[in-house]
Amino acid sequence: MATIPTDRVPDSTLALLREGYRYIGTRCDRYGSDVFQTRLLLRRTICMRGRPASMLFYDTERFERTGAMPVRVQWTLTGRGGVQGLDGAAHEDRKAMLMSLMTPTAVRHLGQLFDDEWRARVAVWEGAGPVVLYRELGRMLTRAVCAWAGVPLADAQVTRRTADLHAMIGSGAAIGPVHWWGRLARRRGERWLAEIVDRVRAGTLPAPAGSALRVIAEHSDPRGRALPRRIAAVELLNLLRPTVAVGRFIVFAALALHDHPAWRERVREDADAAEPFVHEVRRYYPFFPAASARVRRPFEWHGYPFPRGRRVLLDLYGTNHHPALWPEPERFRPERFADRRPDAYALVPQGGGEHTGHRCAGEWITIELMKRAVTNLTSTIRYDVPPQDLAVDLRRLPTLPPSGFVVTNVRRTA
Ligand code: HEM
Repeated sequence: MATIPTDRVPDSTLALLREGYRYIGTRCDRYGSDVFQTRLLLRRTICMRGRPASMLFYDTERFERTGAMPVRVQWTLTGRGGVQGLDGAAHEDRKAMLMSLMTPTAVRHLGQLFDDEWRARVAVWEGAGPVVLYRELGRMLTRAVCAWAGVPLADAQVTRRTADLHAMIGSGAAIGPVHWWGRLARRRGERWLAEIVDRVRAGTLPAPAGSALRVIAEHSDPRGRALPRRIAAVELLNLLRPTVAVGRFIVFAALALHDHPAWRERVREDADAAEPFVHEVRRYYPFFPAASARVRRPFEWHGYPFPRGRRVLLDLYGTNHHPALWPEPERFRPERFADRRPDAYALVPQGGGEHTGHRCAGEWITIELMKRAVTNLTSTIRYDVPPQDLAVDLRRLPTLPPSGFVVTNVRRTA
């Protein structure tokens, strides 16, 4: 049996935090291999990238998710007991519950709510001073997704809830106060939503039929048991938090429109151009660096041993930038998606494979919101982009232009 190329350092966690999105890719290039082994957070970990690796990673006979997610990520980003850490029949049931909320009508409804928020804010931006797009998007998406999910949200709560949802997203890989703030935000968020679930179950809060709140509050597992209130809250947060996170991709879309004015024109003139543009934004710009799983039962792949229980990371960013999959991977070229549907194992910003597996439940929502944002940015307003720090630092996890994308002199055009 061959030996997997191995990083000869006691632990690479600091290197990962220092190098960020390029950590796995740099080593794959160094070893001339799309698989290598290292130690992260003191655990032996196999890292891999590319399409064959992505197909392997989403084989549920070989990998499981129980115990795969680092604890610090569970305490902030994902929560404990949610769909991300389930396997087999338990995952199938929970995922089916979430996917039942993703009908084309429901996805469009959230898009319309986001458009309504956009229209309301444009009226405020006109004639106002500089607008920080990322900050505005956070509030707009929080309001839209709460309305969509049936979760009551008073105006006075919007700032606090948005800040908490942002904190959960930004604190998994952070150390020190930022991380602890994320943990607190998660605890507050779970408490808030668990109380709302209690009220729905007690019949004191009406939840619209078919809404996420109603579906999750009333869900029973295959053995007929309701979800514990905290788990119901975790699953509601699994919808609210990542919808707000789409604001990051929208900021990247605004950056891409700014850096590629020819595409701004193309998207404005041709409604069909928004989709390839959005796919390229999701491919090109960094969001989640990797997905993690554990080997379920031992097997051999390309002559390499994968022992039971070994943690495995799939490099999402590195797969989206793999030269064997993407000609000129470091160039932003939406044309690459103009006449083909994205390959489920090659374009993996939101995981790969089928949506019945662990692939992101909210991919269609993400695409819908991004398309609407791109249309709004090109067709409903004009604006200036003053000098600011728009650098995308690939060492920061998760990253974003430091300015949050500031626009000035916003004028309504439609
Ligand atoms: C900013 C856009 C988003 C990105 C970059 C993103 C990325 C991801 C990634 C990388 C995964 C893990 C895949 C894996 O473990 O193999 C995931 C899972 C998930 N995402 Fe998203 N996501 C986004 C938006 C959304 C939205 C809008 C929702 C819901 C409204 C959502 C809900 C979920 C859920 C529930 C899971 C867990 C699925 C499972 O374990 O079966 N995500 N997402």
